[in-house]
Amino acid sequence: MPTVIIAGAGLVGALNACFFAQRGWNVQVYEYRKDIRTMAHVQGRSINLALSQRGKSALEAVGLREYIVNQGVPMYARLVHNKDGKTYSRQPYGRPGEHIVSINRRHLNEVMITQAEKCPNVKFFFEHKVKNVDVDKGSITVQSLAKVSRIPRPGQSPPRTEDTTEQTIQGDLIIACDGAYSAVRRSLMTFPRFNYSQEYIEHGYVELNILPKSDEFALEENVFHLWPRGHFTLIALANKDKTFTVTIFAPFAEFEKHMSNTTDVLNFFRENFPDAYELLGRDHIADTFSRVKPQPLISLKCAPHHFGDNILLMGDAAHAMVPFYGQGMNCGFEDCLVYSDILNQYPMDIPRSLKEYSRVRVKDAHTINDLAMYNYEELRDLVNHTSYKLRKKFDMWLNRIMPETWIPLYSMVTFSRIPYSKVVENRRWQDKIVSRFNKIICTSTVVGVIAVASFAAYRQKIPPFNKF
Ligand SMILES: NC(=O)C1=CN([C@@H]2O[C@H](COP(=O)(O)OP(=O)(O)OC[C@H]3O[C@@H](n4cnc5c(N)ncnc54)[C@H](OP(=O)(O)O)[C@@H]3O)[C@@H](O)[C@H]2O)C=CC1
Ligand SMILES: Nc1ccccc1C(=O)C[C@H](N)C(=O)O
Repeated sequence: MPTVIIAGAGLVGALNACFFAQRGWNVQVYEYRKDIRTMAHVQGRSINLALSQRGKSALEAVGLREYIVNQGVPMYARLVHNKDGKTYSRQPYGRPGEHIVSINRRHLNEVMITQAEKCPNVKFFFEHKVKNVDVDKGSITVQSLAKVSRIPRPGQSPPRTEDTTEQTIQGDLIIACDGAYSAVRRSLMTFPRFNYSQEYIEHGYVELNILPKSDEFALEENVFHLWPRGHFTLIALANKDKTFTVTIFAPFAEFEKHMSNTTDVLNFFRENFPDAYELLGRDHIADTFSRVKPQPLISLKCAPHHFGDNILLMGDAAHAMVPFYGQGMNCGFEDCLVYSDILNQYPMDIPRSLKEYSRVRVKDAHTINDLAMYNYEELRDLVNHTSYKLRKKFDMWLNRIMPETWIPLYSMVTFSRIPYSKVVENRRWQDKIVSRFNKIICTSTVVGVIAVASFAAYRQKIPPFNKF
Protein backbone atom coordinates (compact mmCIF):
# COMPACT_ATOMS: atom_id res chain seq x y z
CA MET A 1 0.00 0.00 0.00
CA PRO A 2 1.20 3.57 -0.69
CA THR A 3 2.33 5.87 2.11
CA VAL A 4 0.87 9.33 2.69
CA ILE A 5 2.72 11.86 4.84
CA ILE A 6 0.44 14.48 6.38
CA ALA A 7 1.88 17.70 7.83
CA GLY A 8 -0.34 18.94 10.70
CA ALA A 9 -2.91 17.12 12.85
CA GLY A 10 -5.33 20.07 13.01
CA LEU A 11 -8.86 19.73 11.70
CA VAL A 12 -7.98 19.05 8.07
CA GLY A 13 -4.90 16.91 8.77
CA ALA A 14 -6.80 14.69 11.20
CA LEU A 15 -9.74 14.27 8.81
CA ASN A 16 -7.38 13.42 5.95
CA ALA A 17 -5.82 10.77 8.18
CA CYS A 18 -9.31 9.22 8.59
CA PHE A 19 -9.86 9.24 4.81
CA PHE A 20 -6.52 7.56 4.01
CA ALA A 21 -6.89 5.11 6.90
CA GLN A 22 -10.11 3.91 5.27
CA ARG A 23 -8.26 3.41 1.99
CA GLY A 24 -5.80 1.16 3.76
CA TRP A 25 -2.82 3.43 2.98
CA ASN A 26 0.04 3.77 5.43
CA VAL A 27 -0.52 7.13 7.11
CA GLN A 28 2.07 9.19 8.98
CA VAL A 29 0.96 12.47 10.54
CA TYR A 30 3.54 14.97 11.84
CA GLU A 31 2.16 17.57 14.24
CA TYR A 32 3.97 20.51 15.81
CA ARG A 33 1.96 20.51 19.04
CA LYS A 34 1.72 17.95 21.80
CA ASP A 35 -1.19 15.54 21.51
CA ILE A 36 -4.13 17.84 22.31
CA ARG A 37 -5.89 14.94 24.05
CA THR A 38 -3.28 15.12 26.79
CA MET A 39 -3.21 18.90 27.18
CA ALA A 40 -4.97 20.78 29.97
CA HIS A 41 -5.24 23.96 27.91
CA VAL A 42 -4.86 24.42 24.14
CA GLN A 43 -3.26 27.65 23.01
CA GLY A 44 -4.40 29.38 19.86
CA ARG A 45 -7.45 30.49 17.95
CA SER A 46 -10.84 29.34 19.12
CA ILE A 47 -13.42 31.30 17.12
CA ASN A 48 -16.46 29.04 17.13
CA LEU A 49 -16.87 26.59 14.33
CA ALA A 50 -20.18 26.38 12.51
CA LEU A 51 -20.55 23.01 10.84
CA SER A 52 -22.67 23.01 7.69
CA GLN A 53 -23.43 20.72 4.74
CA ARG A 54 -19.95 20.50 3.19
CA GLY A 55 -18.34 19.61 6.49
CA LYS A 56 -21.14 17.19 7.35
CA SER A 57 -20.77 15.35 4.03
CA ALA A 58 -17.04 14.88 4.64
CA LEU A 59 -17.64 13.61 8.19
CA GLU A 60 -20.32 11.28 6.85
CA ALA A 61 -17.77 9.70 4.52
CA VAL A 62 -15.60 8.69 7.50
CA GLY A 63 -18.55 7.64 9.69
CA LEU A 64 -18.39 10.56 12.14
CA ARG A 65 -21.28 12.78 11.07
CA GLU A 66 -23.95 11.67 13.49
CA TYR A 67 -21.66 11.56 16.50
CA ILE A 68 -20.22 15.02 15.86
CA VAL A 69 -23.55 16.67 15.03
CA ASN A 70 -25.02 15.32 18.27
CA GLN A 71 -22.19 16.96 20.20
CA GLY A 72 -23.04 20.40 18.81
CA VAL A 73 -25.74 23.03 19.23
CA PRO A 74 -28.00 23.66 16.20
CA MET A 75 -28.56 27.27 15.10
CA TYR A 76 -31.61 27.96 12.92
CA ALA A 77 -31.44 31.74 12.49
CA ARG A 78 -29.50 34.90 13.17
CA LEU A 79 -30.90 36.81 16.13
CA VAL A 80 -30.06 40.45 15.51
CA HIS A 81 -29.82 42.47 18.75
CA ASN A 82 -30.73 46.14 18.45
CA LYS A 83 -28.81 48.88 20.19
CA ASP A 84 -31.57 49.51 22.76
CA GLY A 85 -30.64 46.14 24.33
CA LYS A 86 -34.29 45.11 24.43
CA THR A 87 -35.51 44.41 20.90
CA TYR A 88 -34.41 41.83 18.34
CA SER A 89 -35.17 40.63 14.86
CA ARG A 90 -34.89 37.06 13.64
CA GLN A 91 -33.52 36.08 10.24
CA PRO A 92 -33.94 32.35 9.50
CA TYR A 93 -30.98 30.77 7.70
CA GLY A 94 -33.03 28.78 5.23
CA ARG A 95 -36.17 26.72 4.98
CA PRO A 96 -37.77 25.50 8.25
CA GLY A 97 -35.43 23.01 9.91
CA GLU A 98 -32.30 24.07 8.00
CA HIS A 99 -29.52 24.94 10.42
CA ILE A 100 -25.80 25.16 11.07
CA VAL A 101 -24.19 23.54 14.11
CA SER A 102 -21.98 25.24 16.69
CA ILE A 103 -19.09 22.85 17.39
CA ASN A 104 -16.21 22.81 19.84
CA ARG A 105 -13.00 22.74 17.82
CA ARG A 106 -10.91 20.89 20.37
CA HIS A 107 -13.44 18.11 20.84
CA LEU A 108 -13.88 17.69 17.09
CA ASN A 109 -10.11 17.51 16.57
CA GLU A 110 -9.69 14.95 19.35
CA VAL A 111 -12.47 12.72 18.01
CA MET A 112 -10.95 12.68 14.52
CA ILE A 113 -7.45 11.83 15.79
CA THR A 114 -8.85 8.99 17.90
CA GLN A 115 -10.91 7.71 14.96
CA ALA A 116 -7.90 7.71 12.61
CA GLU A 117 -5.71 6.01 15.22
CA LYS A 118 -8.11 3.09 15.44
CA CYS A 119 -6.53 1.84 12.19
CA PRO A 120 -3.20 0.07 12.72
CA ASN A 121 -1.85 1.60 9.51
CA VAL A 122 -2.02 5.16 10.96
CA LYS A 123 0.68 6.75 13.11
CA PHE A 124 0.65 10.23 14.64
CA PHE A 125 4.00 11.84 15.55
CA PHE A 126 3.31 14.70 17.95
CA GLU A 127 5.89 17.35 18.77
CA HIS A 128 7.34 16.89 15.29
CA LYS A 129 7.73 20.03 13.27
CA VAL A 130 7.75 19.88 9.47
CA LYS A 131 10.55 22.20 8.38
CA ASN A 132 10.49 22.04 4.61
CA VAL A 133 9.78 19.96 1.57
CA ASP A 134 11.96 18.86 -1.34
CA VAL A 135 9.89 18.75 -4.53
CA ASP A 136 12.53 16.91 -6.60
CA LYS A 137 13.05 14.17 -4.05
CA GLY A 138 9.40 14.15 -2.95
CA SER A 139 10.43 14.23 0.72
CA ILE A 140 9.95 16.35 3.82
CA THR A 141 12.31 17.25 6.64
CA VAL A 142 10.89 16.81 10.11
CA GLN A 143 12.35 18.01 13.36
CA SER A 144 11.52 16.20 16.58
CA LEU A 145 10.87 18.70 19.37
CA ALA A 146 11.28 16.29 22.25
CA LYS A 147 11.95 18.81 25.02
CA VAL A 148 9.94 21.70 23.69
CA SER A 149 6.44 22.00 25.05
CA ARG A 150 5.57 25.57 24.09
CA ILE A 151 4.75 26.46 20.51
CA PRO A 152 6.58 29.58 19.34
CA ARG A 153 4.17 32.05 17.75
CA PRO A 154 5.26 34.59 15.11
CA GLY A 155 7.79 36.88 16.78
CA GLN A 156 8.82 34.36 19.44
CA SER A 157 12.23 32.69 19.38
CA PRO A 158 12.48 29.15 17.95
CA PRO A 159 13.29 26.15 20.17
CA ARG A 160 16.97 25.53 21.03
CA THR A 161 18.46 23.31 18.33
CA GLU A 162 20.31 21.00 20.76
CA ASP A 163 16.88 19.80 21.93
CA THR A 164 15.89 18.64 18.50
CA THR A 165 16.70 15.97 15.91
CA GLU A 166 15.99 16.07 12.20
CA GLN A 167 15.07 13.38 9.70
CA THR A 168 14.07 13.22 6.05
CA ILE A 169 10.94 11.28 5.22
CA GLN A 170 9.82 9.96 1.87
CA GLY A 171 6.23 9.19 0.91
CA ASP A 172 4.15 8.44 -2.19
CA LEU A 173 2.05 11.46 -1.37
CA ILE A 174 2.70 14.47 0.92
CA ILE A 175 -0.27 16.56 2.06
CA ALA A 176 0.37 19.88 3.76
CA CYS A 177 -2.37 20.58 6.31
CA ASP A 178 -0.12 22.71 8.49
CA GLY A 179 -2.36 25.74 8.61
CA ALA A 180 -2.19 29.37 7.54
CA TYR A 181 1.52 29.70 8.32
CA SER A 182 2.36 26.45 6.52
CA ALA A 183 6.05 25.55 6.54
CA VAL A 184 5.50 23.35 3.48
CA ARG A 185 3.99 26.22 1.50
CA ARG A 186 6.76 28.54 2.64
CA SER A 187 9.41 26.21 1.27
CA LEU A 188 7.59 26.13 -2.09
CA MET A 189 7.51 29.90 -2.52
CA THR A 190 10.26 29.85 -5.16
CA PHE A 191 8.56 27.13 -7.19
CA PRO A 192 8.17 28.42 -10.78
CA ARG A 193 4.74 29.85 -11.57
CA PHE A 194 3.49 29.47 -8.01
CA ASN A 195 1.10 32.35 -7.27
CA TYR A 196 0.54 33.55 -3.75
CA SER A 197 -1.20 36.49 -2.12
CA GLN A 198 -2.09 37.31 1.46
CA GLU A 199 -3.91 40.06 3.27
CA TYR A 200 -4.24 40.93 6.92
CA ILE A 201 -7.57 42.72 7.18
CA GLU A 202 -7.87 45.99 9.12
CA HIS A 203 -10.00 44.24 11.72
CA GLY A 204 -9.05 42.04 14.66
CA TYR A 205 -10.97 40.09 17.26
CA VAL A 206 -11.17 39.41 20.99
CA GLU A 207 -13.00 36.47 22.57
CA LEU A 208 -15.06 36.51 25.76
CA ASN A 209 -17.48 34.13 27.49
CA ILE A 210 -20.98 34.21 28.89
CA LEU A 211 -21.51 31.74 31.74
CA PRO A 212 -24.74 29.79 32.37
CA LYS A 213 -27.41 31.53 34.48
CA SER A 214 -28.90 29.29 37.20
CA ASP A 215 -27.44 26.32 35.30
CA GLU A 216 -29.26 27.29 32.08
CA PHE A 217 -28.23 29.08 28.87
CA ALA A 218 -28.18 32.81 29.60
CA LEU A 219 -29.45 33.54 26.05
CA GLU A 220 -31.55 31.63 23.54
CA GLU A 221 -29.26 28.77 22.47
CA ASN A 222 -30.44 27.72 19.03
CA VAL A 223 -29.59 30.94 17.19
CA PHE A 224 -26.49 32.82 16.04
CA HIS A 225 -26.50 36.00 18.16
CA LEU A 226 -25.43 39.11 16.31
CA TRP A 227 -24.95 42.73 17.38
CA PRO A 228 -24.22 44.53 14.06
CA ARG A 229 -23.01 48.09 14.60
CA GLY A 230 -21.84 49.29 11.19
CA HIS A 231 -18.08 49.07 11.26
CA PHE A 232 -17.77 46.56 14.11
CA THR A 233 -19.83 43.62 15.34
CA LEU A 234 -20.28 41.20 18.22
CA ILE A 235 -21.35 37.57 17.86
CA ALA A 236 -22.23 34.83 20.35
CA LEU A 237 -22.52 31.09 19.73
CA ALA A 238 -23.75 28.55 22.28
CA ASN A 239 -21.62 25.67 23.51
CA LYS A 240 -22.89 22.31 24.73
CA ASP A 241 -21.84 23.17 28.33
CA LYS A 242 -24.39 26.05 28.30
CA THR A 243 -21.75 28.77 27.99
CA PHE A 244 -21.55 31.13 25.02
CA THR A 245 -18.38 32.09 23.20
CA VAL A 246 -18.63 35.78 22.38
CA THR A 247 -16.38 37.46 19.83
CA ILE A 248 -15.99 41.12 19.07
CA PHE A 249 -14.66 42.00 15.60
CA ALA A 250 -13.55 45.61 15.10
CA PRO A 251 -10.91 47.69 13.30
CA PHE A 252 -7.62 47.76 15.22
CA ALA A 253 -8.02 51.55 15.28
CA GLU A 254 -11.35 51.14 17.11
CA PHE A 255 -9.76 48.83 19.69
CA GLU A 256 -7.04 51.42 20.28
CA LYS A 257 -9.40 54.38 20.44
CA HIS A 258 -12.25 52.93 22.51
CA MET A 259 -11.05 49.74 24.19
CA SER A 260 -7.53 50.45 25.43
CA ASN A 261 -8.35 51.04 29.10
CA THR A 262 -10.93 49.63 31.51
CA THR A 263 -13.18 52.68 31.70
CA ASP A 264 -13.32 53.05 27.93
CA VAL A 265 -13.96 49.40 27.17
CA LEU A 266 -16.76 49.18 29.75
CA ASN A 267 -18.40 52.32 28.37
CA PHE A 268 -18.02 50.97 24.85
CA PHE A 269 -19.72 47.67 25.67
CA ARG A 270 -22.43 49.33 27.79
CA GLU A 271 -23.27 51.77 25.03
CA ASN A 272 -23.14 49.42 22.03
CA PHE A 273 -24.17 46.04 23.41
CA PRO A 274 -26.15 46.79 26.60
CA ASP A 275 -27.76 43.34 26.90
CA ALA A 276 -24.50 41.49 26.25
CA TYR A 277 -22.75 43.81 28.71
CA GLU A 278 -25.07 42.66 31.51
CA LEU A 279 -24.50 38.99 30.74
CA LEU A 280 -20.73 39.22 30.25
CA GLY A 281 -20.29 41.22 33.43
CA ARG A 282 -18.02 44.22 33.91
CA ASP A 283 -15.30 42.24 35.72
CA HIS A 284 -15.00 39.68 32.92
CA ILE A 285 -14.87 42.36 30.22
CA ALA A 286 -12.29 44.40 32.12
CA ASP A 287 -10.18 41.34 32.94
CA THR A 288 -10.23 39.99 29.37
CA PHE A 289 -9.21 43.29 27.80
CA SER A 290 -6.43 43.79 30.34
CA ARG A 291 -4.95 40.36 29.46
CA VAL A 292 -5.72 39.83 25.78
CA LYS A 293 -4.67 41.79 22.71
CA PRO A 294 -6.88 41.84 19.62
CA GLN A 295 -5.84 39.02 17.30
CA PRO A 296 -5.24 39.54 13.56
CA LEU A 297 -7.19 37.89 10.74
CA ILE A 298 -5.45 36.71 7.60
CA SER A 299 -6.83 35.78 4.21
CA LEU A 300 -4.63 33.98 1.71
CA LYS A 301 -4.85 32.46 -1.73
CA CYS A 302 -2.42 30.43 -3.77
CA ALA A 303 -2.33 28.51 -7.03
CA PRO A 304 -1.77 25.77 -7.91
CA HIS A 305 -2.48 23.63 -4.86
CA HIS A 306 -0.18 20.82 -6.01
CA PHE A 307 3.57 20.63 -6.73
CA GLY A 308 5.64 18.10 -8.59
CA ASP A 309 4.25 14.60 -8.64
CA ASN A 310 3.35 14.11 -5.00
CA ILE A 311 2.78 17.32 -3.00
CA LEU A 312 -0.59 18.84 -2.19
CA LEU A 313 -1.76 21.78 -0.03
CA MET A 314 -5.13 21.61 1.71
CA GLY A 315 -7.16 23.51 4.30
CA ASP A 316 -5.71 26.75 5.67
CA ALA A 317 -2.31 25.96 4.15
CA ALA A 318 -3.96 26.45 0.73
CA HIS A 319 -6.70 28.99 1.44
CA ALA A 320 -6.89 30.55 4.93
CA MET A 321 -9.95 32.77 4.97
CA VAL A 322 -11.56 35.27 7.32
CA PRO A 323 -14.08 33.46 9.55
CA PHE A 324 -17.21 35.43 8.66
CA TYR A 325 -19.01 32.84 6.51
CA GLY A 326 -18.23 30.03 8.95
CA GLN A 327 -16.77 28.15 5.95
CA GLY A 328 -13.05 27.75 6.79
CA MET A 329 -13.44 24.32 8.34
CA ASN A 330 -16.25 23.30 5.97
CA CYS A 331 -14.17 24.16 2.93
CA GLY A 332 -11.13 22.37 4.40
CA PHE A 333 -13.23 19.28 5.09
CA GLU A 334 -14.69 19.41 1.60
CA ASP A 335 -11.10 19.54 0.24
CA CYS A 336 -10.57 16.04 1.72
CA LEU A 337 -13.79 14.78 0.17
CA VAL A 338 -13.08 16.29 -3.25
CA TYR A 339 -9.61 14.74 -3.32
CA SER A 340 -10.92 11.39 -2.14
CA ASP A 341 -13.41 11.35 -5.03
CA ILE A 342 -10.68 12.28 -7.51
CA LEU A 343 -8.41 9.56 -6.14
CA ASN A 344 -11.23 7.07 -6.70
CA GLN A 345 -11.19 8.16 -10.37
CA TYR A 346 -7.39 7.82 -10.74
CA PRO A 347 -6.39 5.29 -8.05
CA MET A 348 -3.13 4.32 -9.77
CA ASP A 349 -2.07 7.76 -10.93
CA ILE A 350 -1.20 10.18 -8.10
CA PRO A 351 0.38 12.87 -10.36
CA ARG A 352 -2.76 13.02 -12.48
CA SER A 353 -5.04 13.12 -9.44
CA LEU A 354 -3.09 16.11 -8.10
CA LYS A 355 -3.39 18.07 -11.34
CA GLU A 356 -7.09 17.35 -11.46
CA TYR A 357 -7.49 18.49 -7.86
CA SER A 358 -5.85 21.86 -8.56
CA ARG A 359 -7.92 22.21 -11.72
CA VAL A 360 -11.24 21.85 -9.93
CA ARG A 361 -10.46 23.19 -6.47
CA VAL A 362 -8.38 26.36 -6.86
CA LYS A 363 -11.22 28.42 -8.30
CA ASP A 364 -13.58 27.23 -5.58
CA ALA A 365 -11.08 28.10 -2.84
CA HIS A 366 -10.57 31.60 -4.29
CA THR A 367 -14.32 32.12 -4.49
CA ILE A 368 -15.10 31.19 -0.89
CA ASN A 369 -12.23 33.40 0.24
CA ASP A 370 -13.95 36.36 -1.42
CA LEU A 371 -17.40 35.37 -0.18
CA ALA A 372 -16.07 35.16 3.38
CA MET A 373 -14.86 38.74 3.08
CA TYR A 374 -18.26 39.82 1.72
CA ASN A 375 -20.09 38.15 4.61
CA TYR A 376 -18.33 40.42 7.09
CA GLU A 377 -20.09 43.39 5.53
CA GLU A 378 -23.33 41.48 5.87
CA LEU A 379 -22.74 40.60 9.53
CA ARG A 380 -21.66 44.03 10.70
CA ASP A 381 -23.90 46.24 8.59
CA LEU A 382 -26.07 44.95 5.73
CA VAL A 383 -28.36 42.89 8.00
CA ASN A 384 -29.79 46.21 9.23
CA HIS A 385 -30.60 47.56 5.74
CA THR A 386 -34.12 47.42 4.35
CA SER A 387 -32.91 46.58 0.83
CA TYR A 388 -31.00 43.57 2.23
CA LYS A 389 -34.03 42.35 4.18
CA LEU A 390 -36.32 42.75 1.15
CA ARG A 391 -33.94 40.79 -1.06
CA LYS A 392 -33.69 38.03 1.55
CA LYS A 393 -37.51 37.81 1.72
CA PHE A 394 -37.78 37.81 -2.07
CA ASP A 395 -35.17 35.00 -2.35
CA MET A 396 -36.96 32.92 0.29
CA TRP A 397 -40.30 33.44 -1.41
CA LEU A 398 -38.99 32.37 -4.83
CA ASN A 399 -37.22 29.43 -3.20
CA ARG A 400 -40.54 28.26 -1.77
CA ILE A 401 -42.15 28.41 -5.24
CA MET A 402 -39.14 27.00 -7.17
CA PRO A 403 -37.02 25.09 -4.64
CA GLU A 404 -34.77 23.48 -7.27
CA THR A 405 -34.21 26.55 -9.42
CA TRP A 406 -33.99 29.51 -7.10
CA ILE A 407 -31.67 28.80 -4.16
CA PRO A 408 -30.58 31.83 -2.10
CA LEU A 409 -26.84 32.56 -1.94
CA TYR A 410 -26.53 31.68 1.75
CA SER A 411 -28.28 28.35 1.22
CA MET A 412 -26.10 27.43 -1.77
CA VAL A 413 -22.97 28.08 0.29
CA THR A 414 -24.20 26.55 3.52
CA PHE A 415 -26.79 23.89 2.79
CA SER A 416 -25.55 22.47 -0.49
CA ARG A 417 -22.41 21.08 -2.09
CA ILE A 418 -22.73 23.18 -5.23
CA PRO A 419 -19.11 24.14 -6.05
CA TYR A 420 -18.42 27.61 -4.63
CA SER A 421 -17.54 28.99 -8.08
CA LYS A 422 -20.88 27.74 -9.46
CA VAL A 423 -22.64 29.34 -6.47
CA VAL A 424 -21.36 32.73 -7.58
CA GLU A 425 -22.33 32.09 -11.21
CA ASN A 426 -25.85 31.23 -10.05
CA ARG A 427 -26.03 34.31 -7.91
CA ARG A 428 -25.05 36.47 -10.93
CA TRP A 429 -27.96 35.28 -13.04
CA GLN A 430 -30.29 35.71 -10.06
CA ASP A 431 -29.03 39.29 -9.66
CA LYS A 432 -29.73 39.95 -13.37
CA ILE A 433 -33.28 38.71 -13.02
CA VAL A 434 -33.85 40.73 -9.85
CA SER A 435 -32.53 43.86 -11.50
CA ARG A 436 -34.79 43.32 -14.57
CA PHE A 437 -37.71 42.69 -12.24
CA ASN A 438 -36.89 45.94 -10.39
CA LYS A 439 -36.76 47.82 -13.69
CA ILE A 440 -40.15 46.43 -14.72
CA ILE A 441 -41.66 47.40 -11.35
CA CYS A 442 -40.14 50.91 -11.54
CA THR A 443 -41.24 51.38 -15.16
CA SER A 444 -44.76 50.11 -14.43
CA THR A 445 -44.99 52.39 -11.41
CA VAL A 446 -43.86 55.42 -13.43
CA VAL A 447 -46.23 54.55 -16.33
CA GLY A 448 -49.06 53.94 -13.84
CA VAL A 449 -48.49 57.28 -12.09
CA ILE A 450 -48.36 59.15 -15.45
CA ALA A 451 -51.55 57.38 -16.64
CA VAL A 452 -53.47 58.21 -13.44
CA ALA A 453 -52.24 61.83 -13.47
CA SER A 454 -53.18 62.26 -17.17
CA PHE A 455 -56.59 60.76 -16.62
CA ALA A 456 -57.21 63.05 -13.62
CA ALA A 457 -56.17 66.09 -15.68
CA TYR A 458 -58.39 64.99 -18.57
CA ARG A 459 -61.37 64.49 -16.19
CA GLN A 460 -60.97 68.04 -14.90
CA LYS A 461 -61.27 69.44 -18.42
CA ILE A 462 -64.51 67.53 -19.23
CA PRO A 463 -67.63 69.10 -17.76
CA PRO A 464 -69.61 66.74 -15.49
CA PHE A 465 -72.65 64.95 -17.04
CA ASN A 466 -75.31 66.89 -15.18
CA LYS A 467 -74.04 70.15 -16.74
CA PHE A 468 -75.24 69.01 -20.20
N1 LIG B 1 -12.28 28.31 14.86
C1 LIG B 1 -11.08 27.99 15.19
O1 LIG B 1 -10.65 28.13 16.28
C2 LIG B 1 -10.19 27.46 14.20
C3 LIG B 1 -10.71 27.12 13.04
N2 LIG B 1 -9.93 26.57 12.12
C4 LIG B 1 -10.59 26.26 10.93
O2 LIG B 1 -10.24 24.97 10.53
C5 LIG B 1 -9.90 25.00 9.19
C6 LIG B 1 -8.91 23.96 8.84
O3 LIG B 1 -7.77 24.07 9.60
P1 LIG B 1 -6.43 23.38 9.14
O4 LIG B 1 -6.17 23.65 7.72
O5 LIG B 1 -6.40 21.98 9.65
O6 LIG B 1 -5.40 24.27 9.94
P2 LIG B 1 -5.18 24.28 11.49
O7 LIG B 1 -4.49 25.56 11.81
O8 LIG B 1 -6.35 23.88 12.24
O9 LIG B 1 -4.17 23.06 11.67
C7 LIG B 1 -2.86 23.09 11.31
C8 LIG B 1 -2.11 22.25 12.33
O10 LIG B 1 -0.79 22.05 11.89
C9 LIG B 1 0.08 22.49 12.93
N3 LIG B 1 1.30 22.98 12.32
C10 LIG B 1 1.60 24.24 11.95
N4 LIG B 1 2.84 24.29 11.42
C11 LIG B 1 3.31 23.03 11.47
C12 LIG B 1 4.52 22.43 11.07
N5 LIG B 1 5.49 23.14 10.52
N6 LIG B 1 4.69 21.10 11.26
C13 LIG B 1 3.71 20.35 11.81
N7 LIG B 1 2.55 20.86 12.22
C14 LIG B 1 2.33 22.19 12.04
C15 LIG B 1 -0.69 23.58 13.60
O11 LIG B 1 -0.16 23.90 14.87
P3 LIG B 1 -0.33 25.48 15.33
O12 LIG B 1 -1.78 25.70 15.49
O13 LIG B 1 0.43 25.50 16.59
O14 LIG B 1 0.27 26.34 14.27
C16 LIG B 1 -2.06 22.95 13.67
O15 LIG B 1 -2.21 22.05 14.72
C17 LIG B 1 -9.42 26.40 8.95
O16 LIG B 1 -9.71 26.78 7.67
C18 LIG B 1 -10.16 27.23 9.93
O17 LIG B 1 -11.27 27.89 9.40
C19 LIG B 1 -8.59 26.35 12.31
C20 LIG B 1 -8.01 26.71 13.46
C21 LIG B 1 -8.76 27.32 14.51
N1 LIG C 1 -18.79 30.65 12.71
C1 LIG C 1 -18.58 31.99 12.56
C2 LIG C 1 -17.49 32.57 13.19
C3 LIG C 1 -17.24 33.93 13.04
C4 LIG C 1 -18.09 34.70 12.28
C5 LIG C 1 -19.17 34.16 11.64
C6 LIG C 1 -19.42 32.79 11.78
C7 LIG C 1 -20.61 32.18 11.10
O1 LIG C 1 -20.82 31.01 11.15
C8 LIG C 1 -21.54 33.11 10.39
C9 LIG C 1 -22.84 32.47 9.95
N2 LIG C 1 -22.59 31.50 8.91
C10 LIG C 1 -23.76 33.58 9.43
O2 LIG C 1 -23.56 34.02 8.29
O3 LIG C 1 -24.62 34.00 10.17
